[in-house]
Amino acid sequence: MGSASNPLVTSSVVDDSPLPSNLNQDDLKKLAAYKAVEYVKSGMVVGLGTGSTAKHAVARISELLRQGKLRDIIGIPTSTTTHEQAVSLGIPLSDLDSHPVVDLSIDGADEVDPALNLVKGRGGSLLREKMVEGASKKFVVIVDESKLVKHLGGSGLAVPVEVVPFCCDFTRGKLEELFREAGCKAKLRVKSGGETAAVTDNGNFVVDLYLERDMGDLEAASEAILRLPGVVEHGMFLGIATTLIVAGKSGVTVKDRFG
Ligand SMILES: O=C[C@H](O)[C@H](O)[C@H](O)COP(=O)(O)O
Repeated sequence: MGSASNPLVTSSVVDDSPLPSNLNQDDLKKLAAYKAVEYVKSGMVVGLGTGSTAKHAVARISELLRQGKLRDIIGIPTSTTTHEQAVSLGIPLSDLDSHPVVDLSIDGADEVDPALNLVKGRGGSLLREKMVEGASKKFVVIVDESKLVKHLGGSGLAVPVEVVPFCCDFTRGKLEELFREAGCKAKLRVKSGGETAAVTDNGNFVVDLYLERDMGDLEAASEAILRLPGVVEHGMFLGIATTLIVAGKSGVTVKDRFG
């Protein structure tokens, strides 16, 4: 069955029996994560995502390893936080230098559009995530239904851009200028409760782009951002996700992207 919104995406309802109404958002995240871990097979190199959804997948992989239902998994963490979680759970780890091809990655997202383009990085881990997930043969995105948007930036929350600390206000201004027609406000991310800049795992800062309107051609927007000196990477993941698992009150849905 083809998706009404995008011919490259097929949709299949895995389990459309209504879920208990008392499930909260974290329960839905866990459902999506557990479904994704069914794709993990013994012997795989697995990209381990970051965030409140991905952490359920990491925990589930460790549980299956302990039970002997999975063997010989090598995890590639996408952040220091996930590295610490995986170490604490005893998952063997490596990196892209030693394992440049990843069989499967599982990660959450902040926004997902109908073509399975994503916004990621509201937790600050976009660069390592894009490196690991871009090197993956299969990238399964796991979300609860609140993350689905008609167009990227459409949730009204930020599209993050990782920038070098040097003259970050200059880069912030250039980013705002780039998307002026989309009503962009670019803000340097600060630590919660503080006034100092939030620092990524790579020692960089993050500029959050808040857009009032659709930014238009995503590939063109991506290229324009990456052309700015001072920008390291942005949180739009275009054409990288191969599979989307969405958990909602009405069930769990899997979508695959072809092409
Ligand atoms: O930097 C953070 C990552 O991109 C997360 O995967 C993303 O923010 C989604 O996180 P959560 O599952 O906590 O909503």
